[in-house]
Amino acid sequence: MSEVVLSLQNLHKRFGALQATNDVSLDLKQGEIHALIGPNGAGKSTLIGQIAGSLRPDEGRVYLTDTEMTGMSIAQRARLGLGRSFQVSSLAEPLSVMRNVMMGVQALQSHSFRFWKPVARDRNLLDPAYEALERMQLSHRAWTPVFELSHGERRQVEVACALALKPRALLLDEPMAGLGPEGSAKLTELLEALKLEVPILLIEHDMEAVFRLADRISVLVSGSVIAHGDSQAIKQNPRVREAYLGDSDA
Ligand SMILES: Nc1ncnc2c1ncn2[C@@H]1O[C@H](COP(=O)(O)OP(=O)(O)OP(=O)(O)O)[C@@H](O)[C@H]1O
Repeated sequence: MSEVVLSLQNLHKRFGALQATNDVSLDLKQGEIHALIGPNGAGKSTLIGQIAGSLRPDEGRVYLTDTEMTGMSIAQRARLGLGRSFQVSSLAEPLSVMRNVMMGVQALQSHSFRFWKPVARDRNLLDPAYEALERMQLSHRAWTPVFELSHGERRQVEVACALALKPRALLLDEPMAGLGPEGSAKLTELLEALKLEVPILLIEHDMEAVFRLADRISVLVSGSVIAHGDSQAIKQNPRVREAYLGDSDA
C-alpha cells in the first residue's frame, strides 16, 4: 500500500441552508494524481478552501502525512509542505520568471507574505527557484519578464512557484484552463513526471486531461462524493455519466 500524504476526513461545510460539502473523505497517496471532478457548484472550491486553509470546516479534519492541519493558517500549511496553484494567475507580470518564483520562497523563509519586498540575489532563494524551473523545463526563461510568456509557460511557472517551496503534496486548481492542445499536452507530460516525486490533487474541468493523467478520480456532486475509482471505472459508471459527464457533454 502506498503511503497516504494528504487525507481529508469527513469534511462538512455549510453556507446558511446550503450544504456545500457533505461528509467528504478522500486521500492522496505518494506517487499518484488524484483528480477531483464535478459540475459547477458541486463544492470543489469549497473543498479546496478547507484543504488550503482559507475556509474552516464545520466538521472534519485535514492531515498532511501525520500532522493535523485543520486549524492551521494558509502560511502554516505552506510551511508544513502543502503546495498549491491558483485558478486565477498570481504572477507579477512585469517581473522576471525567476523573481516570481523566488518571492514565494522568500515569503516562506522569512515567515512573511509581503510579496513586494525586494528579493536579494541570495543562493537560498535562487537555488530552489532554479531547481523548480528546471523541473518545469523553464530554466531557459528564468530572466524573461512574465508578460512575454505564452499562456502555457505561465501555467508552468505557477506550478514552479509551488514546487520551489518543496511541497509534500500539490493542490492544482484547473491548471489546464485556457490552454490550447499544445500547452495542455506539455503540461500533461510535465505533471506525469512530477507526480512520481510529489503527489497531486488535481481539480480540473478538462476531462481529456483528467482521464489521461489521473490514477484515481473522485466525483463530487452537490457537496458529496458520489463515486470514486480509477479512470476506467469512473468513465463507465452510469451514475457519473448521468450526473456529470452528460451534464458537461463530455
Ligand atoms: N461564501 C459563500 N457563501 C455562500 N454560498 C457559497 C459560498 N461559496 C460557495 N457557495 C455556494 O456553495 C456551492 C458550492 O460552490 P463551489 O464554488 O465550491 O463549487 P465549485 O464546484 O467549485 O464550482 P465551479 O466549478 O463553478 O467553480 C455553490 O452553490 C455556491 O454558490
